[in-house]
Amino acid sequence: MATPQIVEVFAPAKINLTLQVTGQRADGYHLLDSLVTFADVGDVLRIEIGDAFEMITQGPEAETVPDGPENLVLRAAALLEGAPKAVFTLTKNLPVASGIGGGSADAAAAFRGLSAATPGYDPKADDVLERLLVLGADIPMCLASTTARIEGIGEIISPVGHLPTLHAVLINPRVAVPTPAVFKAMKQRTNPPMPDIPPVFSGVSDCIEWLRAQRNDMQEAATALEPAIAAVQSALEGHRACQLARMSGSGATCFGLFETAQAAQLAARELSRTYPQWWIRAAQLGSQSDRAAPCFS
Ligand SMILES: C[C@](O)(CO)[C@H](O)COP(=O)(O)OP(=O)(O)OC[C@H]1O[C@@H](n2ccc(N)nc2=O)[C@H](O)[C@@H]1O
Ligand SMILES: Nc1ncnc2c1ncn2[C@@H]1O[C@H](COP(=O)(O)OP(=O)(O)OP(=O)(O)O)[C@@H](O)[C@H]1O
Repeated sequence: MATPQIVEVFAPAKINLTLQVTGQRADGYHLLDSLVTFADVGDVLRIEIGDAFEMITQGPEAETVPDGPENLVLRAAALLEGAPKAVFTLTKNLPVASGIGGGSADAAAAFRGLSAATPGYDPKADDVLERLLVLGADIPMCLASTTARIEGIGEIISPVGHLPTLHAVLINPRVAVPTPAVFKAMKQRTNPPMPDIPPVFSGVSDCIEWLRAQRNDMQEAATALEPAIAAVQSALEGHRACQLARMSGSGATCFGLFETAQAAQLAARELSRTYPQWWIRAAQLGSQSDRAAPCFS
């Protein structure tokens, strides 16, 4: 089969439905216990096989993303031995440094796309996860792009196949929050782990009730650093149809959960009118592995 010349890959936003920080390793990295899912909103990476690596950024959030060798797309590509050179065109839709793993999603998309375009490459026969984890703790989970319980520093991934599709509004107050600063500001680094995930949820409300009893252990520290997070949380909680609001990752993006897709879409429209300065999107949360599969043309 001829090598595909153009590959398009969707890079979905990662949402930490829970994020419990259970300890710290000797090297400073924190141990996590997190239920992670993915949104149907994300970046899009187009890979055109060529003679040299090149990076082009475009789209509504392109202004704040690096377009040189420090872009995680190029950094991930450099780790894939034997991969063809390519021109990457990244349509950046996700706010940068916002707790929804945009950079990690882009790196994972680059890796998925290039691996698919590299004849004979077998990711399973490679120690790829270890190398990608060094680039970003969220990259291994973004490679899977499916709902999962995450442990270790992000490398232990146990798929959770039975969560109902959740209907969300994502809000970022347009302030970048650097992950290391939030970890550093945390007062309590050893917290209880997540309990076992129930084997069955009877529906969206049942799942939301279980999530209500879980935590994001980074939210307090992130809010102390960036008070706009409290404003986002209040705006979501103040909406009549919002069932639960929490921060994702190290912030500042928060998600509100709604009973139906229609309720989430209506809330996103209403909140966008009240807060036109914020990034607000309605989203479906669940496995995005099908949509995130490389698409050849
Ligand atoms: C908070 C989460 O978003 C939860 O999904 C992730 O753990 C963060 O993942 P990420 O943005 O890919 O983070 P990285 O770029 O690997 O790490 C940035 C910095 O955050 C800190 N860090 C990150 C992950 C982790 N488990 N413990 C940490 O202490 C480290 O100081 C690291 O140098
Ligand atoms: N393709 C990319 N998209 C976004 N950020 C990138 C990219 N490449 C490099 N970066 C850098 O990575 C850093 C983290 O950005 P990112 O958007 O992944 O943060 P985040 O959403 O908070 O991640 P996480 O939820 O994994 O903590 C930023 O400082 C940014 O400059």
